[in-house]
Amino acid sequence: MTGELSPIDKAKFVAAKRAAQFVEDGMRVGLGTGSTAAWLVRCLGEMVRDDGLRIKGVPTSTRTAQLAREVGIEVISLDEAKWLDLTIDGADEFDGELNLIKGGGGALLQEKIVATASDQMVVIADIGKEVETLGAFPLPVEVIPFGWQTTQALVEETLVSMDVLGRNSTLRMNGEIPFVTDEGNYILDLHLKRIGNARQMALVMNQMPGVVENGLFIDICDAVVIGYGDGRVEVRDINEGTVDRDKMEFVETDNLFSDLSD
Ligand SMILES: O=C[C@H](O)[C@H](O)[C@H](O)COP(=O)(O)O
Repeated sequence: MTGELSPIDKAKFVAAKRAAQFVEDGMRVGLGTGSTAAWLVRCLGEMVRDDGLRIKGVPTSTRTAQLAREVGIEVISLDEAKWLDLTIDGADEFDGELNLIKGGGGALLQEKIVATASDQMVVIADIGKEVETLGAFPLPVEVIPFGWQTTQALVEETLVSMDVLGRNSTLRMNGEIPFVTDEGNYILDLHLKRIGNARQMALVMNQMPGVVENGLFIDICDAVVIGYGDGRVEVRDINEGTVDRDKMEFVETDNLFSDLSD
């Protein structure tokens, strides 16, 4: 079961393993999407199997639902859960106020609905995801397929008046055809480079007809568990008033899953 991980995968793994400690018996837990969240699902599956942890998981994508079932986590829908104690998810970028860009894997819509329905959202990320200002990672915007080019033109026109460095956008592709989300929508990736006012950007994007949701998560995340390539983790909790940058811990990586498939 012991596998040699690259530093980046080790960072993701230790963040996920540390964040799994937030999960308590009986909780309803939102399960994020992506390579980091997949580690978390594996960790929780191990806790269910070996420690008798009883949780109900609400996945944020079909691929997370499949993985959760594979590792033995009871899966329920958000409407069955109604509310969640905790959501743990990855991110593409996080800043000093724990605002996020998400949706690199195309799951931002379900992720935002699930995170917003949770008492607490914890993000797991390797240190490479930390930025001073959001926007180097292209901002995913989910749009309905009907008239998507018109929506794209409107989005780009709107960007002209906003505090961003880049204004072009691209339709996310899956080979030769558009990438389609779990909800049957398309994704526009906005190459903004730097988002001066992320709060305003999130509001403006969602006002446009044709836009379903955007990947900016503002004031949703409560804590970030940051993994480092050498096995250290750091927990930054926004609810403690100041974000504590000095809480370094070390997570054992002796027993690693060798068959992560995300
Ligand atoms: O749509 C995907 C999600 O927002 C992911 O949580 C995000 O893209 C981070 O993914 P990863 O952990 O693979 O970097």
